[in-house]
Amino acid sequence: MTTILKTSPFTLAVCAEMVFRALPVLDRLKRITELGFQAEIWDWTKHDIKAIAKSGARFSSMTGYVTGTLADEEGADELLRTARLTIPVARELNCPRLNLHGTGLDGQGLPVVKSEIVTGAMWLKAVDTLKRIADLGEEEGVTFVLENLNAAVDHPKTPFAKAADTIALVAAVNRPSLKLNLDLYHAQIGEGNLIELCRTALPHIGEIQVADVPGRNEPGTGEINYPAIALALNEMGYRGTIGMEAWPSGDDELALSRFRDAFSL
Ligand SMILES: O=C(O)C(=O)CO
Repeated sequence: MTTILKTSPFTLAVCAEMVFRALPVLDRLKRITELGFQAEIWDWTKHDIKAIAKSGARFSSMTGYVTGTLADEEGADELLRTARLTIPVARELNCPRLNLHGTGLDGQGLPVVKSEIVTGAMWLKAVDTLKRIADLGEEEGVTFVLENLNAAVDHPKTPFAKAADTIALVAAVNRPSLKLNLDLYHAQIGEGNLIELCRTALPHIGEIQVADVPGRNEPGTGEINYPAIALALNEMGYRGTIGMEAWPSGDDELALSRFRDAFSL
């Protein structure tokens, strides 16, 4: 009998805040690394950075500490301030991407600015703020990635939440130090039509994140046909990172192996 081994053309990463949660973070990172994945971490102030820098884990992105908002002056200053504080930490962890949201999120993941109406002035200010962020990224050699969210389930009343909004903002800035974090879980809830969305977003993608809908569990547990998306991304020539930002539906190792299977060809 011939066994055909499937491999992934993508770099696979796993959010270390959502898997192996019974373990201390250093043990989680060890297991994620042993299984061959890179890791995403959230707010770095909650971690012992010196210890995790020595853990042997390879990091894909960091999310959560860079807060502030895009569309007003005070929020933009806060965004730049928190980004500047995060850059040395990213360097220590050799982490290439810092995640941003279209509006700041508070500790509960809810938007700091709640607005269902995004005015023309807000768009212009957001582009201006993102240009300042792109300047900083260029000076410091890091890439900022702007993530789409969904305003229907997880982040109500979030301005610039849709993937279409984040694509428009990143395209308007048009700099290599500002890319998209295209989150397909959020996009499925907000917009759907995922393969076409990947095609439109392709020139701007810095990273893709995945989970299934409903439930935000691992690929293969819901309505999204991730193997079809993996094939389409491969055909489009995407070779970047796919990060699983999902809660395991049961056993953690099984969740990671389902994720790897979905993105292996
Ligand atoms: O807050 C969320 O829902 C995220 O996807 C963060 O990356």
